[in-house]
Amino acid sequence: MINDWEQEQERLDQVTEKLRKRIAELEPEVAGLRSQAGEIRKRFWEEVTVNTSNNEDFEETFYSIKQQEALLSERERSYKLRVQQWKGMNKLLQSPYFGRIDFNEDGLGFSEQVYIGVSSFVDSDGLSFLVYDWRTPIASMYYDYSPGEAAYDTPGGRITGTMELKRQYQIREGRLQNVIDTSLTIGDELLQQVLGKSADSQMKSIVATIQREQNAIIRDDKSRMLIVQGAAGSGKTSAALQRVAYLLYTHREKLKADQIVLFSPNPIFNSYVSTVLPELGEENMQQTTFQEYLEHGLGTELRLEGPFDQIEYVLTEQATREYEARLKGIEYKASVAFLQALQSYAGWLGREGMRFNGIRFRDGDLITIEQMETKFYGYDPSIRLANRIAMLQEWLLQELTLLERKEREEPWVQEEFNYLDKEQYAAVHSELHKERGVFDFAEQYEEIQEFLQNKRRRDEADFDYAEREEELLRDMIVKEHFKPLRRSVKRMLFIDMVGLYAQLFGDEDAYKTMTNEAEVPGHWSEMCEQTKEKLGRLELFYEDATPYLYLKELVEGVRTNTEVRHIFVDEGQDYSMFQYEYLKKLFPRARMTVLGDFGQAIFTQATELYGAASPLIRLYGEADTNLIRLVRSYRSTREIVEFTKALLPGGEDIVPFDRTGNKPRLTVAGSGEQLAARMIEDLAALHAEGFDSIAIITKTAAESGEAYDRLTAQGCPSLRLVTQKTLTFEKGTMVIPAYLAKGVEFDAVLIYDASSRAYHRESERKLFYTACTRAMHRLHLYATEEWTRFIQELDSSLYEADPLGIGGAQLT
Ligand SMILES: Nc1ncnc2c1ncn2[C@@H]1O[C@H](COP(=O)(O)OP(=O)(O)OP(=O)(O)O)[C@@H](O)[C@H]1O
Repeated sequence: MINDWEQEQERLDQVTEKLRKRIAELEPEVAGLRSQAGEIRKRFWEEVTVNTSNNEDFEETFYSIKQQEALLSERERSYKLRVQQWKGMNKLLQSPYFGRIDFNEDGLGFSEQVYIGVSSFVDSDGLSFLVYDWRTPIASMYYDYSPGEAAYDTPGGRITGTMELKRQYQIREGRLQNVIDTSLTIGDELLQQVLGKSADSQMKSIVATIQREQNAIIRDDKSRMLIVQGAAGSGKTSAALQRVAYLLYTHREKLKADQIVLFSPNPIFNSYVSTVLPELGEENMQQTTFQEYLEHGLGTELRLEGPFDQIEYVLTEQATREYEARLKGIEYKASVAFLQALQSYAGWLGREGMRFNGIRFRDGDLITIEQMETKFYGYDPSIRLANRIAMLQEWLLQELTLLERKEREEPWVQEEFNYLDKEQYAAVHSELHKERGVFDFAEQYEEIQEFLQNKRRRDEADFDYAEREEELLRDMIVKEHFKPLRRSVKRMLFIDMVGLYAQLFGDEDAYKTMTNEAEVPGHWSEMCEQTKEKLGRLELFYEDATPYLYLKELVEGVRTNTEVRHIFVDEGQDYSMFQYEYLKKLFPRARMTVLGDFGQAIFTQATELYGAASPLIRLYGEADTNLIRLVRSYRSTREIVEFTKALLPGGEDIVPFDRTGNKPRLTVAGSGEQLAARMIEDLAALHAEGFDSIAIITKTAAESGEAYDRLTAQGCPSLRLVTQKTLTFEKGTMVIPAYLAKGVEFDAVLIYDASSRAYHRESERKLFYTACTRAMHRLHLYATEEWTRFIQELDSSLYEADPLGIGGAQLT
């Protein structure tokens, strides 16, 4: 090994030297291209000859712009490519590789040393790979096999052979820190080290220690739908992000980062994962939350309740009268049954019941609802609803043109013209000239044409134009007034969408008629009342948002996005089937990767991901769906996983990674003040141990506020309160509601109130589990009264009762 070590250091020195050399070569090239592109951009308009005085010149201008554009984009492209190479090399310089396999391909009779790093590096001969990118086909063996027989797939077929050596390296600033020969798939020693580290404010890339089952997720290139059910901390999010990097690399010719969309559970999570791809030398995919997407679709017509307000309601309002009906509503409106009811409703609207908004102008009806209805139901009923709406829209725009022309003769126009004050007149006048002189290219073109054909003389035309000024100003006055009408027709505001949605929530018989006899759910009339009352205030419950948009698209036509090729849904258990159907429709050309954990389903509309019961499999059909299950949990110590897995029915399957630490600790105190004092002491002790990412997790936002106030009042230093408005994830000590801590992790977690008062209902079990599974190294739980039954049910060997328990630590 000593000998090997020297050889390895020698090779490392050689590779580092070559990298330095290559970077030095690339640098002037990168700088040169950058300044060239900048220069072209700056002088873009100097280089093109804008001349439109006659036909030929006009054409020449057009081509000259095109040419300049092509030149610029070509330079920008090669600049980007070079910069990417340059960045890759710089990254390699710190640590050129993390692994090596020696592979003896069948039939070749010699063994190749394959060094693996975050990007490829080819020697100056252009042939020998000094480093292979971890995403190359050959590198997959590093993750999939132990020494012995091994194979990998290439576009040309499967290559088999023998892996003779598998080695891991830790390299820092060009020096070897550690060399490990491994027989396991990926040596536990390195993983131990990685997992033992402190939490970070940003997620880390895991390329050096990807596990075999995670590799299958990362490299799945075939399925239309990939569903991953993985226990808390099993690396779902990590695998998803490395998968994005893999896809971008493998399909770099045709797939761009902005053709991939990741739906994340909340904005904090967005900030948490945003550095992984850049760290891997790739551009970030588009990141959004479903809420953001809904708001984008709804525009400003309606105010939308957020998903977290809905959770707060579900968690805190159980004592209210309308609670049960609202919960039933949340469930029903997320169901496929409701989706089908809406489809039937759209069919019914094709025959009757459409609701329009009339177009009014200056206190009068310009186009009435009745006119629209007659026109609409006069179209051939076999034409699709949305197409008939498009026809109606077209008709309305034509009507507006006719009406606009008529309107010019109305006395108010003359009046407005007379009252144009000097400034207004001057402004309109110059606007008119500018518009005609510079922007109205088409008109100039016409003029040139006519001029060339000797139809009229230019000076004559100019003279005409001056004469027509008043007329034009009057046209313009009317046009200005009609602009908002046109805009609203273009935005489909002539459809009374709110009315259409509200119309559904009438009496049971009407509902059945409109939806082709859909089954009416329980609590129907209360549900209707609640929905309509909210709509009356131009607000939407969160559970109504997706159905509302879905209906809108059934009526107005789908605004599909055909650019996007991959959709990633993280925390996929929290989406309803309705939402999945909607995503499928919106992104017809995208493949979908759904990652989630049914054990962490905190929304009422949760969807089971795995197993025969999963409705998600039906979305694209079994043949196009690949299901992967992850059961090894990497985040937390063995003790924490043993504790948390016992909280879940079916949790027996979860396998902890073998990293040990303290057992979760339970502390009871006589009063809230005593407890807070104890927490402050515990925080200080945890800090002293070197843990600097600590969360005090509460059940609700209200409880977070209370905890924050109490702890701060009792002198707790530098505490941060996280709310749904918090956009970035930072290190430190924070108070955070469980549902916002989804997907992120902390060195230590303190469960602020684990009493039966806080967590009791079965529906709260998963929220409690989610909160506890955020802890990497330490988990402390507190209560001032009886423990939640989820803890009482546990075997007492799974935790430690606080030896210094204040106020008698009774457990039952
Ligand atoms: N192969 C691996 N190598 C190193 N670390 C890993 C690996 N897999 C997972 N981890 C670590 O385990 C932790 C949990 O990973 P991640 O957040 O991806 O899990 P998750 O399944 O999305 O969790 P949850 O559902 O609980 O939010 C992270 O710190 C991650 O870096």
